[in-house]
Amino acid sequence: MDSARSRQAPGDAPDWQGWPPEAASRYRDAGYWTDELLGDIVRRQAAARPEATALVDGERRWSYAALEREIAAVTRALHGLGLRRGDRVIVQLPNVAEFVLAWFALQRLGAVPVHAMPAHRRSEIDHLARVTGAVAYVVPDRHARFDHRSLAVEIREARNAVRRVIVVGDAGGHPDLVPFEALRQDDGPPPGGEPPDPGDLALLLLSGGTTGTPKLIPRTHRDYAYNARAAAEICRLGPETVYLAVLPIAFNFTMSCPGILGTLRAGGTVVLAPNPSPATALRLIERERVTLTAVNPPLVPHWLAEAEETRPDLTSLRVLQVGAARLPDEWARRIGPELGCRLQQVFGMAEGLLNLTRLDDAEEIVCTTQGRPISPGDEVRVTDEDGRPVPDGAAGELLTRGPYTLNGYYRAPRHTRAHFTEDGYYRTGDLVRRLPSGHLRVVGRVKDQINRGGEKIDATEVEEHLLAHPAVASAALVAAPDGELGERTVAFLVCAGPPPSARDIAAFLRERGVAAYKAPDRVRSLREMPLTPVGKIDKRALRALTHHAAP
Ligand SMILES: O=C(O)c1cccc(O)c1O
Repeated sequence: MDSARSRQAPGDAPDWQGWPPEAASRYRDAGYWTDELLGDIVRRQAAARPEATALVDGERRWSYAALEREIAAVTRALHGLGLRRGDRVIVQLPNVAEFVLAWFALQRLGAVPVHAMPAHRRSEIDHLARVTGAVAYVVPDRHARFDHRSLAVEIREARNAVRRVIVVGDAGGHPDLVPFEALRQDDGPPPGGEPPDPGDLALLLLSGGTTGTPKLIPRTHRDYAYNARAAAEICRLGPETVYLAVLPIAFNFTMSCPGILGTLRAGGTVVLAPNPSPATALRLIERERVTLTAVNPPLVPHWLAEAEETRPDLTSLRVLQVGAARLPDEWARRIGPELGCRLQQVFGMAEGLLNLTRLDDAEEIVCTTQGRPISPGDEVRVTDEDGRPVPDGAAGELLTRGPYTLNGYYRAPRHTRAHFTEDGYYRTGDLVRRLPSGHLRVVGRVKDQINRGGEKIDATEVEEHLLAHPAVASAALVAAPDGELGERTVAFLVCAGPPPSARDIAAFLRERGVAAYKAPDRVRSLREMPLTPVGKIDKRALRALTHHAAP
């Protein structure tokens, strides 16, 4: 059954929409979909190459055999805590080995990790807990000067469904918190229970969002395994691959493009970078003989500067992937000569469609496009405002469907209707030009989203928080061009009394439990909002104002 799945009472809307049966059989026949389960990736490599290094986190190292043992232990322990097939579990961890252990253990149980980001706070996590009905929440003790244990206790008190909180690090002897370390020691018999089906929901990713609250993206075992496999083939991964995870581990880019899953599937080694600092990453490349890694555009000039200054040995590095936001062509051209590796541009989305430049693409293509779809099964349309296809070379909205692109958001039927065509294409909201070769150039977007150096910010979500401020009568968040991040955020406010400062607004949002990266970089007050002829806030006029002198 691939068309719709539900764990709700009959008659209710399904939680999410799968592929139409005709498409599903096409994807199986073409060999895109197999019966591979995500939970078997490490098991298979542990049988083939038990002694090879699978995972490195600081001074801690795991062979495939050791990783397999610990995943089995954590699987048993989580089963013992009552987790079962279909249960949702919010996982909010930085780049630590425990993410990998917990993630694969959840896959084996058929439980569904919900990929929260370390920067998320009460507002985002509470929303995820409410929508998913999560039964457990996995957190670090502290990270980036934030105590996740107190947030977890708050969430547990607010959301009765969240029965277990598991803490990586110091659980502080708190009776309600389960130390992750204890799960690793479990040596009971393997748990029973139904194994997952390859068509089951395997994970929930977060979308950048465009309408107020983060939307959840359902990914299945077979589509996500295909995503990782197809990307790994294009990147020519094998047992000799050493992948460095620099960007957040929960990000789809880091997980499976080809990232952690692609590398482990190929029997390679995953190295976790504890932070995105260029000095840390370049030292790890040298020490671990890293062959592949991935960054976002704002990191590129910092990597180039650090490499120039400290001259680390980067001879092992074959490919540097750059994605999450548009890479300026000038930086693209410097990567090969200055880092001595090949650039691969990456334009993807947690919703599915992934575009990569190929390792044998001409230099000009690699430096000026964001790649082409990874699968022959990806269908791409570029359309004008009326939904009519535009010719190659003309700008239009990118629409797509295919073997690893969602057919609808999780528990969001209205949002799904707004973002899919009748014939099942996902409207990405990205404006692209397609070359005759199929390569895409990203030229802008039609959705109300801001890309702050790779952090996707939903303007509507932030505006709703701004409107809750007692002094604010009207609010609009827009992007201003920025040399470093590509875009920064500017909040335009109409206020009844004295307008709050950017700092006041940041404190107000923090108080409301909103992730810090969503606080506006600048706040400007207006006497009144410019309006379009139909009476909506004229964001184009506001964007034009951001080009003029800063206040
Ligand atoms: O934003 C991207 O470009 C991106 C790339 C790879 C994977 C993703 O999920 C992405 O959002």
